[in-house]
Amino acid sequence: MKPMIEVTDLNIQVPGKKLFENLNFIIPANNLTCITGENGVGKTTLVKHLLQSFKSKSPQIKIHATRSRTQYVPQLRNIDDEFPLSIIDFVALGLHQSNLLWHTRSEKKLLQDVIQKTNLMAISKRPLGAASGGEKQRAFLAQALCAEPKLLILDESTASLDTVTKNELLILIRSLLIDRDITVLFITHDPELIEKYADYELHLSHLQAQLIKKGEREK
Ligand SMILES: Nc1ncnc2c1ncn2[C@@H]1O[C@H](COP(=O)(O)OP(=O)(O)OP(=O)(O)O)[C@@H](O)[C@H]1O
Repeated sequence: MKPMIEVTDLNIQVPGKKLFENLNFIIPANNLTCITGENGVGKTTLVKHLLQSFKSKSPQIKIHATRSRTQYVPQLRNIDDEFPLSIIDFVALGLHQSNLLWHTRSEKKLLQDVIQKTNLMAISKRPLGAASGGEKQRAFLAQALCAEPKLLILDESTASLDTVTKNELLILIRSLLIDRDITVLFITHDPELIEKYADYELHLSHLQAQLIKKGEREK
């Protein structure tokens, strides 16, 4: 099993309480792992520690991807309905910053590929503020994909979506594992999605984490 993340003897505390003690786990590369656990157990805090480790160089956390190839998609973003940005311009913000004021031919191609893959072609010129919840989630995902991530972390990205839309999003995310050799970490409370789409579940409980292998999936 090729690891994407290796956590060794990690302790995490927030003011006034200890969340995790001596965490030891591996997140396998090129798989979809759901992070689960009760409200307040520390799922988001753990993910924040993983992201901060690029800066802090914590010896307890080893991530086999660079910071720029690690993308975090938060659950909620306050985007004003009147915000004057089209979906395609919002997605393009995810492209790596070059020194040029314009997009290169390869960047334009990547942007078009991502817009197509996330099924945003028909609505790419619309204002982001006017998009539905499912369309916005696809736009957030598309923006993250523009950075060509090796590790994609999704924080409850399906929480506000209906059954059909959340299944569509997960089918799309699973197809990325194959096409783009991506490892996905997905914080969720949704047992149906875990059952249908996860390769592994990292279950968090008081002070502890346990990696559980789920059913074999087609890759
Ligand atoms: N900076 C902080 N100061 C104090 N307490 C904090 C801080 N950050 C997180 N906490 C607390 O740590 C606990 C874990 O929070 P976290 O958001 O990681 O949980 P979670 O598992 O992601 O929850 P949920 O499922 O509700 O999103 C909570 O009790 C939270 O209030």
